[in-house]
Amino acid sequence: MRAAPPHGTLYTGRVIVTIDGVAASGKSSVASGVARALGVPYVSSGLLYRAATLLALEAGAPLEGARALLTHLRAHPLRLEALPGGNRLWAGERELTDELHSTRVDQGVSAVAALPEVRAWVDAQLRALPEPFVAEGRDMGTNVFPHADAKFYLTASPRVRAERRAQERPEDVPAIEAALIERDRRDRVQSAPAPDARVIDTGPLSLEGVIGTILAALPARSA
Ligand SMILES: Nc1ncnc2c1ncn2[C@@H]1O[C@H](COP(=O)(O)OP(=O)(O)O)[C@@H](O)[C@H]1O
Ligand SMILES: Nc1ccn([C@@H]2O[C@H](COP(=O)(O)OP(=O)(O)O)[C@@H](O)[C@H]2O)c(=O)n1
Repeated sequence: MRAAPPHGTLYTGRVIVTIDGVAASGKSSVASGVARALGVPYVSSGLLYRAATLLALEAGAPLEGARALLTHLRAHPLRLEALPGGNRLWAGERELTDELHSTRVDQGVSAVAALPEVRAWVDAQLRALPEPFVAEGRDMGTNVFPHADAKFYLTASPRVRAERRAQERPEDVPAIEAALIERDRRDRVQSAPAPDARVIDTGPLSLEGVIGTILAALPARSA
């Protein structure tokens, strides 16, 4: 591993950093911090799965029915806006972002994400993005960007993750913890760390500590 780039170094060219991990392990907050330090966008793949789920729920389409879902997605094309401060998700002129982290989307999204057709739809959108960027999700370093320059995988105990997420959801910590464990179980197939990913237990670290650990581990690049 070579020296880390100074914070604020603008990465150029074909550089992708992947940050995968279990539910509520800090992926989007960490990806946002790393991307800002590098001066590149970050993309949150989970938002596309969440948006597909929200549209299916609103349409009353069965979450396990790929054909109806994809027909609906083709009729309502989604757009992921990779802003440095946070990703936004649009369906035409309607912004869905604030509706994507509801409990009902949390509960339905794993069924939608299990559909191979939906995964192919998400993967195609991600692979069409202009590099460089930081990508976060479950399978960024394994399936979508196996050639990424640097790969990370975030973990933390279910209790730690539930306590963090309790700041963002109406349910209490035990209910959130049970739901996270169940979602991890349902997402297990696509959530294995890449063999070349660095695994970081975020439990004992602050958000800034996780971001700093990743920045320090990145291979040096010319600005
Ligand atoms: N050490 C830490 N590492 C990562 N996230 C942390 C940490 N401490 C607190 N958090 C908080 O945990 C919450 C969940 O993080 P988030 O980025 O939404 O995770 P994910 O994208 O994996 O679901 C956020 O409120 C984030 O600020
Ligand atoms: N690369 C990805 C990203 C998300 N997902 C699915 O999308 C859901 C929501 O992902 P997310 O990253 O927004 O979820 P959190 O970890 O933020 O709670 C996950 O529970 C998975 O079912 C996936 O299958 N593959």
